[in-house]
Amino acid sequence: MRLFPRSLCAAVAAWRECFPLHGRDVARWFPGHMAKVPSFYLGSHVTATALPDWLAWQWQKETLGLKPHLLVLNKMDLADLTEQQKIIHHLEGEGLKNTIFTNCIKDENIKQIIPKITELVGSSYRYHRAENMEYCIMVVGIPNVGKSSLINSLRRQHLKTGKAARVGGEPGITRAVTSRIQVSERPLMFLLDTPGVLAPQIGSVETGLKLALCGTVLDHLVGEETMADYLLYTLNRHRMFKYVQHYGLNGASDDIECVLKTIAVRLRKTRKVKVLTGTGDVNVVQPNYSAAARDFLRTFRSGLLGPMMIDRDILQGCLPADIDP
Ligand SMILES: Nc1nc2c(ncn2[C@@H]2O[C@H](COP(=O)(O)OP(=O)(O)OP(=O)(O)O)[C@@H](O)[C@H]2O)c(=O)[nH]1
Repeated sequence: MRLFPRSLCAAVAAWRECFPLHGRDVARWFPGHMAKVPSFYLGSHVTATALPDWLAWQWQKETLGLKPHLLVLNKMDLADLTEQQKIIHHLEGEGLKNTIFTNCIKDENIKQIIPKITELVGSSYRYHRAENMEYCIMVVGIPNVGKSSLINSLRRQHLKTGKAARVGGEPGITRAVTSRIQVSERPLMFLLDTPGVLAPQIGSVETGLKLALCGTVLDHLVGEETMADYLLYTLNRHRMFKYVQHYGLNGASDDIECVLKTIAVRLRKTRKVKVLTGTGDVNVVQPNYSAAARDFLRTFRSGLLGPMMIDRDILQGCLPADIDP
């Protein structure tokens, strides 16, 4: 069990046990192009911060079953990997036997990818064509997980050359399947970058909120303040209280209005609002809640509030094979 300083949570009577989900229309958060299904795969790719269960993994599994595939869990620097063995065990239970954790910013574990792909293709009778020594790999995954970064990172490692795929901090940067991009000379390997895809239907509103927290959807479509509230709820549930110190709050809180107000004041994010009074208009300075929410989300996504495993609940009761209960 993780311990946390008593003083941090003394001010809070009780954490919220659940997040209010009613009245939210998850279908409107995700643009149509993300539901399109490509016709073939080889590489697959999701963020390490959350497990692929909530991506309606079944949908991908059906197609993946036809081709050799490798699951790349990127952004490992942002994920809490203290239960890495449980994660691997859980994924193996889902039929995902080949998994690599990566960090494309620091090129961590990137060198393992090409040998693994070569081994997988070599051991697959259907795709092992002795007369054709070229490999063509498709990178598939949810938006904004670092598919383009992975291609650039592979090129840095194997070709010592610069970037070929456009990278950006928002989802939807890659809009169409690119032409083949070379990532290795020996073996000769090409990758196809693809726009982010999601299951045609998002399982639940909470699933949508988790995806949104990982930056899979443009924040304003869900609402920055709603997302900031879900982030606060999640941080408190995971007993991650770095936000208190980071923003100089008096203590941990489950009240998003109070937290955003303090952030706005500390960061001097205020705005002038016209208020109609009996004697005319008066300009009033108010905390800018949206700007504070944006800063809160950005800080979390840059890892400053600590590494997180959003789907920790899924791992409960999932023990690696070599650990006795
Ligand atoms: N912390 C961290 N950030 C990363 C990592 N890999 C990529 N990023 C960042 O994640 C953001 C999205 O990266 P992209 O490579 O554009 O992601 P994508 O999956 O191609 O995005 P779409 O084309 O929108 O689907 C960028 O700001 C990257 O710098 C990583 O391993 N760790």
